[in-house]
Amino acid sequence: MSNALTDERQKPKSGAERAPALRLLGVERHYKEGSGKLSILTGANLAIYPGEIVALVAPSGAGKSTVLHMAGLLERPDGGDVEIGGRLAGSLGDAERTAIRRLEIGFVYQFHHLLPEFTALENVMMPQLIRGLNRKEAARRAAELLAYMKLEARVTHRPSELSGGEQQRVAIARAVANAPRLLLADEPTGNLDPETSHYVFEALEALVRASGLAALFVTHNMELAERMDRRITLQAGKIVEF
Ligand SMILES: Nc1ncnc2c1ncn2[C@@H]1O[C@H](COP(=O)(O)OP(=O)(O)OP(=O)(O)O)[C@@H](O)[C@H]1O
Repeated sequence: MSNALTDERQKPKSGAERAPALRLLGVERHYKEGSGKLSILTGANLAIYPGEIVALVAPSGAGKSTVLHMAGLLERPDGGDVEIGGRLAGSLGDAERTAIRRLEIGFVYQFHHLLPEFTALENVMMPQLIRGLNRKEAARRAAELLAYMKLEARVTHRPSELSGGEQQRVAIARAVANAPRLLLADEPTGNLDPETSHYVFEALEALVRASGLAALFVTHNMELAERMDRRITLQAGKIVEF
């Protein structure tokens, strides 16, 4: 297994040591709607363990992105709390939340959001440089991750010179560049044809298994969801397994 994947912090643990990477604890989220309120999450509970991929499948508007925003500490819940790696985020200040988001959580979206002026290698180096790693070390780790994604022949390509599936694999490599404990993916294969989407998922799955990451993966693709460890959905603002 590649060194790029063996960060002490994310090694899978067993037995009593195995603590959830992410917990949602009675999370509530309400939006204003006219003079009333629209309740999207009404006490959502969830635990995802290291090395586990969980599919979130629910109809449009059910609150999937809201769950990811809460889990990713992008917004604060109106009730309940979010725990990342054993720390409750509710009592933390914005700076501490930003640090957790940057170092412990990776995000992948439907559109890759790669920086167009930079090569695949530089895109994967970027989060590491922002973290303060030196260029040489960042380049070494970026090259390892891209090789893991079977993109060793594409490291000097810019995003416009890559296929959709290749762009998403670079985006995944970038999302895990800082060895996060949690990967949040919002329809990362939603834009790809079925074959490419399976190929991208395979790369992601291998990465999760090898690194002990925990992944929450929003998808509309039931066939893909069937390949994940667990499937969850939203019913009346609560998370249920199916
Ligand atoms: N900032 C906001 N203000 C008001 N309403 C919002 C806000 N953000 C989301 N909503 C509403 O909350 C509901 C859930 O939104 P969310 O984006 O989480 O759904 P989703 O399940 O991800 O949908 P989709 O599959 O269409 O992306 C929607 O009805 C949406 O209109």
